[in-house]
Amino acid sequence: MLLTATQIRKRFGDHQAVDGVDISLLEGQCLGLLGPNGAGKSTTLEMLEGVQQPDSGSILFAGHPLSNSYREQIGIQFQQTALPDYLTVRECIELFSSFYHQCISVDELVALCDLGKFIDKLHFHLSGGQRQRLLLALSLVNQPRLLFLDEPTTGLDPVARAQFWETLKQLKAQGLTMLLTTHYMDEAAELCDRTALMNHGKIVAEDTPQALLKDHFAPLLAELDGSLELPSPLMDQYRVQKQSGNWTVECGSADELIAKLTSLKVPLRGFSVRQPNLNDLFIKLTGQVL
Ligand SMILES: Nc1ncnc2c1ncn2[C@@H]1O[C@H](COP(=O)(O)OP(=O)(O)OP(=O)(O)O)[C@@H](O)[C@H]1O
Repeated sequence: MLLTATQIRKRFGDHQAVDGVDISLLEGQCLGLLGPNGAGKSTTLEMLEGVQQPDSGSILFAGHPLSNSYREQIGIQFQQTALPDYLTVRECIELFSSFYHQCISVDELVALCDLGKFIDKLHFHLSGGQRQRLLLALSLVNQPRLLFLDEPTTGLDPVARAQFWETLKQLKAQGLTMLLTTHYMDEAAELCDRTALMNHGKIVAEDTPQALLKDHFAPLLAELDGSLELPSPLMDQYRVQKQSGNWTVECGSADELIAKLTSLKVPLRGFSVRQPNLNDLFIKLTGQVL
C-alpha cells in the first residue's frame, strides 16, 4: 500500500469536518474523492498531503509515518497557487525546480504537460486551461510518486477538460499514483480506478465505479414524468425514487417494466431508459445532487 489513512478526523470549532475517514491507495492507482460542497474532501486531501494535521488517526506513506522527506516524494496541484508576477511559464518551472534536490528537465515537463505553445508567455497571460497545465507541471517538477489534485478541471471548458484528462491518463499509464477530488462524475468515471463518495465528513461508499453501480442498482434506470401517480403494486415491486422532478425506476428489463406499467394503466409519459451512473448513486446515498 502506498498511502494508508486510518480513522482520520478534523474538527474546526464545533464542526466535525472529517469524521473517521479510512483511505488505502495502492501504487499506480487513481482514487477519486467525490462529494457535495462542504463534504470534507479538501480537508481530507490536505491531511493526506501533510498540509494539515489530523486531530486523530494515522497516515502512513509506504508503511511509514509522514516525515520531512514526504514533501520530496509527493506533488500537489492546488486549486490556486500564488506565483510571483512577471515570470514566464519557463521561469515558474525553474523557480519551483530550485526547491527540490532532484528534478525532471523543463523539456520533459513541456512534453508531458503540452506547454510548448506558451512556455515563454507570462503566467498571468495564460487561459484557464493553460494555467491548469502550468499548475500540473509545477506539481510534477520533483517527479513525485504520488500526485494530489484538488478539483483539477473546475472552471475549464469541455475541450480543455478532455485535454487535461488525456494528460492525466498518460501520467497514470506511466505508473503515477493519484488522488483527486472532483465534483464531476464523468471525470471520476474517466480517470479513477476507485471512487470514494464523501458526505458530512464520512466516506459513505468506496469501490470501483462499476462495482459501486452494480452493488446499488439494477442494470437499468427508467425515468417517468414526476407528476404521474405511481400505484403501490409498482412501488412494492420496483425500487422507485424521485430525482430532479422525475421518477426513476430500477429494472432489469425495459420490456418487462413497460408491460407492468401498461397492465397497471400507468401512462408512459416521459418514459426513457438508461444505465445508472455515479451521479444517480450519489443522489441515492446522500439525497443530494452534486
Ligand atoms: N480552515 C477552516 N476553518 C474552519 N472551517 C473550515 C476550514 N476548512 C474547512 N472548513 C469547513 O469544513 C467543512 C469541510 O470543508 P472542505 O473544504 O473540506 O469541503 P469540500 O468537500 O472540499 O468542499 P468543496 O467541494 O466546496 O471544496 C466545511 O464546512 C468548511 O466550511
